[in-house]
Amino acid sequence: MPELQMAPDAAGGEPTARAVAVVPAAGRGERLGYGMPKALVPVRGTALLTHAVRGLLNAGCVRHVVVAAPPADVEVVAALLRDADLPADVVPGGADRTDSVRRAFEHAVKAVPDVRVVLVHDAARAFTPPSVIRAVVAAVASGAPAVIPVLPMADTVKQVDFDGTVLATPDRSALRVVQTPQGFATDVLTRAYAEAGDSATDDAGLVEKIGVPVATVPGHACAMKVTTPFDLAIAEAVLAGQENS
Ligand SMILES: Nc1ccn([C@@H]2O[C@H](COP(=O)(O)OP(=O)(O)OP(=O)(O)O)[C@@H](O)[C@H]2O)c(=O)n1
Ligand SMILES: C[C@](O)(CO)[C@H](O)COP(=O)(O)O
Repeated sequence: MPELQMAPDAAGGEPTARAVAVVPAAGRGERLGYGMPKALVPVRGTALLTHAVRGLLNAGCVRHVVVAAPPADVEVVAALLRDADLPADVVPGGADRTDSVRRAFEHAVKAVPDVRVVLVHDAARAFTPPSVIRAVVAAVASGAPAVIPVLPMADTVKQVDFDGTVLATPDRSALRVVQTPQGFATDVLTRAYAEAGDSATDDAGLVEKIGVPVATVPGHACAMKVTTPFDLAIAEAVLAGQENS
């Protein structure tokens, strides 16, 4: 299937290019403290990862999904997705998020050699609205080398030193909170992972290091990352609201 083949937009709007999605899901979820890998933690009875992969495939602009799973749980994760009728390749993740993305991305370019748009999407951001996923894919398909969804800062932010003493108050109007999916032209992400030579807390960080501009699109509150027990409670409530509406 040639990349950038057009698919009808699920909302009935403009056709959307179809991307390959890499889903880092190999984290331990230590801050959540649920006693199992975070990707397997249920939200209203369904694993976080299942919600995330379903959301990607239902967005209408993703043609293939590769999941990086906790190495000890590759079979469990593959069975979970199979049982949910969600087609995805599952590979063992790495020691940190960057390593997990690298492994899944390497698999993706072998599995879909003509891929031109790659999304990297945290399993932990399982409730990202389809409109955000489509906006990122559309921006990359239109020629942006790298695109990330962002939100403005709601709080004042301080820079502090090692003992917590305030050093400065950055101008928050120039700051953004960063979400996923992050979208990339395949050649750009390939070069970033080959040349940036480091870990980063997000994939756009590696692209910045090789000097490629990163564009932004509006993110969404529902694309929150489930990190703590409080976030899990919020996710349960948001999903309950969606199911009852
Ligand atoms: N070695 C790792 C670490 C993280 N991730 C993934 O990267 C995303 C963002 O990470 P985060 O939410 O911080 O998850 P954890 O690393 O599991 O969290 P914690 O630091 O609390 O253990 C998650 O979908 C997580 O599964 C990954 O694939 N491989
Ligand atoms: C990629 C990310 O979700 C963007 O906000 C985030 O950086 C991942 O967070 P982590 O806690 O560093 O894994």
